[in-house]
Amino acid sequence: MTVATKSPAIVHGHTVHLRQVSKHYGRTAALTDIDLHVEPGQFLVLLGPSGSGKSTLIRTLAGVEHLDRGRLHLGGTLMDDGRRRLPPERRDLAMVFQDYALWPHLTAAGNVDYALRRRKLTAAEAGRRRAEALDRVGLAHLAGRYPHELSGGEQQRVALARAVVGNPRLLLFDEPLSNLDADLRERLRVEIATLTRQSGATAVYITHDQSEAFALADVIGVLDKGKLVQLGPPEAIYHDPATPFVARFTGLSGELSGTVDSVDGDVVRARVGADLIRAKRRGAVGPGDTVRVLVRPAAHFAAEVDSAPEGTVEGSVVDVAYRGHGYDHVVACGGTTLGAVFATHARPRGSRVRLRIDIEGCMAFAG
Ligand SMILES: Nc1ncnc2c1ncn2[C@@H]1O[C@H](COP(=O)(O)OP(=O)(O)OP(=O)(O)O)[C@@H](O)[C@H]1O
Repeated sequence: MTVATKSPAIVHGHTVHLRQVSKHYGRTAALTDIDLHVEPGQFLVLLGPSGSGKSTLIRTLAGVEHLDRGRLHLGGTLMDDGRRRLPPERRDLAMVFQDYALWPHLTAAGNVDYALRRRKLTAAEAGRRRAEALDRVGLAHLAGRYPHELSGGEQQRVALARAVVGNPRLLLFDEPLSNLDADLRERLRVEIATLTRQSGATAVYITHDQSEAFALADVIGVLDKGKLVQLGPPEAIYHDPATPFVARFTGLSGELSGTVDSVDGDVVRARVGADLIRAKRRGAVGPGDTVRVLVRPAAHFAAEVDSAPEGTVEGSVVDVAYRGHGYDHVVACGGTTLGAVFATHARPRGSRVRLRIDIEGCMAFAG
């Protein structure tokens, strides 16, 4: 799979190319037949649930895991074909870890210097680069502190400075924000995006958090049980998920069971209880077939309650949550519930309502 998207101004990143890559641990297939192509300077986010193979894939790129089968090229150079492989230090990459992985006996400055040890720089040049890297992550004033004297967010900034100081062609991120609280996570996410794009490196970032993936990525690769099930820009993953798994993993309000009334090109009219809604057709379905209608958070309250216009379903409010800018409702309808029904005014629990479901956020899969 390959996707073309926007690139940063100065690109010096590796092309990342995997062809039919597989990896087993004993009898567990961690990766199966992965085909993947990332252009220089692109930011790829690998998204998938626990155990889907994200870490194995990123560790394979880093060179700390080896392929069983297939070929991995970085920057056009063969790194691993299951027999021959280049060690991590010859791949021109740097990695940022969930647990920061700083040397405890080195200061922030010492940790950053460590990444330059093989670069044969003069002391003055190394010092200049270190100061610039620490400055870029806003830590110039804490250069002399040891990791245990820094907060989690500050430690991750040191790790970030250490990763970019050598100007590598590939930056690998292994869930770097998951140990931080929500507010800091958001700030550091923006810093990672900015720093990475300024550096011109190609980036591969793993997460199981879909909102983080959508916020960061030029391209998202969705992994399910060791297989790459979809690769594309965030907008395509959201609006045109290849499978129900991708749709479920990237944010649904809920799922309705229906029966196909009619099909017109890519539009399905499905009967849900006594109501008729319209959904985008996904796969081969025809009149009379049972469908699962997967609904993005695209439902809102209709003015009508007593009439039943097409595109609406009847329901009753089971929960209301205040979100600051308005209210998220959970609504029982069609024998199930739809969550994240947003309105600026709260509807009381138990009230009878009618939801209008936007076809853009509504996908009918067979089954
Ligand atoms: N060293 C290992 N030995 C045996 N099995 C392993 C090893 N590492 C990973 N696995 C298995 O390979 C599969 C993929 O694991 P991997 O760690 O790549 O998934 P992941 O998507 O990164 O999960 P998580 O989000 O929990 O880190 C899982 O079934 C896992 O149990």
